Amino acid sequence: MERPSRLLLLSELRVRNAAHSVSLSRSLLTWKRRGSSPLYHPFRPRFCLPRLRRRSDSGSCHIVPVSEIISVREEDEENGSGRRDDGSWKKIKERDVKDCRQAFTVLYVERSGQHRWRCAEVTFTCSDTTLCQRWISNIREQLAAIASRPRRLLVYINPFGGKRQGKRVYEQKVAPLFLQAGIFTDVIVTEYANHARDHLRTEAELKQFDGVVCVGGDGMFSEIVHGLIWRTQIDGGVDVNCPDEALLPCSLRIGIIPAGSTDCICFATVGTNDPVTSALHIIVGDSQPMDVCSVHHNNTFLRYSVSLLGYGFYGDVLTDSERKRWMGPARYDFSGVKMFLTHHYYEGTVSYLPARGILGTPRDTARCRSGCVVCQRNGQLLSERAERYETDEGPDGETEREWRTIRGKFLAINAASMSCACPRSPKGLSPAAHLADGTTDLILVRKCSRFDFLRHLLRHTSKDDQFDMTFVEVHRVRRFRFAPRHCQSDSDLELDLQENGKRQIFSQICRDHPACGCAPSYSSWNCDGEILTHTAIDVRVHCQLVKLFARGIEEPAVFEDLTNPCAI
Ligand SMILES: CCCCCCCCCCCCC/C=C/[C@@H](O)[C@H](CO)NC(=O)CCCCCCCCCCCCCCC
Ligand SMILES: Nc1ncnc2c1ncn2[C@@H]1O[C@H](COP(=O)(O)OP(=O)(O)OP(=O)(O)O)[C@@H](O)[C@H]1O
Ligand SMILES: [Ca+2]
Repeated sequence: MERPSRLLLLSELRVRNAAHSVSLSRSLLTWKRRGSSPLYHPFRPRFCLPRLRRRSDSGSCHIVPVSEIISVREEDEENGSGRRDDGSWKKIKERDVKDCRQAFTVLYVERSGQHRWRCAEVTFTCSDTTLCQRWISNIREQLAAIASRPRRLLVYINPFGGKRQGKRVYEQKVAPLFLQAGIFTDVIVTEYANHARDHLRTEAELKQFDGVVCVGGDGMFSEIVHGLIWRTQIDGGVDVNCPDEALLPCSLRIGIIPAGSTDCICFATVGTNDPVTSALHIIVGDSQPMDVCSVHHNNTFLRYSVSLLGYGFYGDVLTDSERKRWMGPARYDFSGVKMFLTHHYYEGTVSYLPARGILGTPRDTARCRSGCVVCQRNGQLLSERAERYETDEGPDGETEREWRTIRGKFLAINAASMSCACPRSPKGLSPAAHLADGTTDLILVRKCSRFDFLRHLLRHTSKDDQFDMTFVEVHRVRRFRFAPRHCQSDSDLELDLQENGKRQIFSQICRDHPACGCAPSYSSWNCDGEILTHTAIDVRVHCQLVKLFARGIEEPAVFEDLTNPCAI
């Protein structure tokens, strides 16, 4: 429960020529039309503001948390003639012009449904210039005191992501907002793949920035994650090739302005893939920690993953779709249908270390939302465990006997470190997965009929449980390994030969003679939209390794008269 803090200012100001009682405390800006019920007294008992309830309209009463004010603009003489601080022009009513010498405009976040945020503004007209200046400087002081807000950002734009709109989106929708909020930016338009990653790793002078922003899709975000993690480990002397090494968390936050084909990271951390919403989350200085999986092959680092590691169906969809980049985002649907019809399955061994002693399971009905308790609690538990490891236990408190092994034929092996919600599947691959709980959900879809696989896929788009099927299993894990059948150890192969001597020999022959039309033995790993070079991998989740300018998906606000300060 939040108690109202002491009022800094309380004045009668005019909004659209109507008298309003306007107050500013350390946490809230409120304005209420005079003549309706009186302005609430801040020390009156029973006032509380639920964490997710940010703004309330009751008649003409408005409440804006100071943390969601973007900026305050003085409407001086020049502005009175219709000119904004950023040089652009705005329509201004004649009535307002005569008052503009003593007016100021507050820009703030307004929610507009489906997790979208908009920049709204309100102009207050004061009776005298001194009062106007007091209001402006008080609000500016409050904003300057918010340490979590970024002042300087390094921005990378991929001009070729998604529908190739990245540059236009940034220039038209995002840059004007950053300017209003007084954020300085260094902008780099990338010239080739991995430009941003390599610039971050070796050249960028990161000390002067409060965050890094990428304009593009999940692939672009992945570049930033790789650049920042590498840089942090190099600076901290961590050997990234060793899968058992604990990685150092990155201090700079990352912002995503969505302009890609899937935008699943943005969707899962903000709730929508809208560039203005993301820009506003960056401006208000939100922070959302996120798990990162490291992927190794034979003690060699391959890649990091934050969303999906998928072998079989999603690996094949990606491989096929890469040849059709010219189709834009539709390439995934085309390749999806093609790979569905192809219906390949793959044999291999999956071993995993179940996540024990933490909150949450993959079949929970609760979802990871803003301020998620599961993520907070598990983050604490895992860091306490890591501290203990410094003295006695094994990494992640693991022991060899806790590992489980499953052999089989799989249509898909997916590890979802977050829900992977996206416009194609608003609940995602693993709806109950958490952004920052230190685990990934390992989903095994065994060989089944096309019809059953279609039923499973369709459930990603409806309320039905995609895991409630006999050929699907899901495990929440801290680590896992995969070895395709023909890549198994010598002893495993020997066992296979004894068990299935003939079949093994025929499958070998068929691999060498593709003309016989039998299924391929190997798929590829789709690692956040990039194809991995190896099929045998060792994956480990690193809890809360990076932070985003986001706050997780907000629950819809509940408005109650009792909790509405304007109604008291
Ligand atoms: C019948 C409709 C079923 C719809 C089922 C939709 C499930 C979609 C689940 C999407 C999960 C996305 C996970 C995110 C992964 C990202 O890190 C990565 C990088 O951006 N994106 C992809 O790899 C891009 C992966 C894109 C995968 C698209 C798969 C489309 C499947 C369509 C199957 C159609 C079968 C129709 C048969 C008549
Ligand atoms: N200037 C560039 N030229 C060519 N490729 C680039 C350039 N800049 C970045 N890339 C690469 O383009 C790839 C795709 O970019 P991005 O993720 O922005 O879009 P997308 O693939 O359409 O979206 P999504 O990843 O959401 O499916 C990334 O892997 C990135 O490395
Ligand atoms: Ca997770």
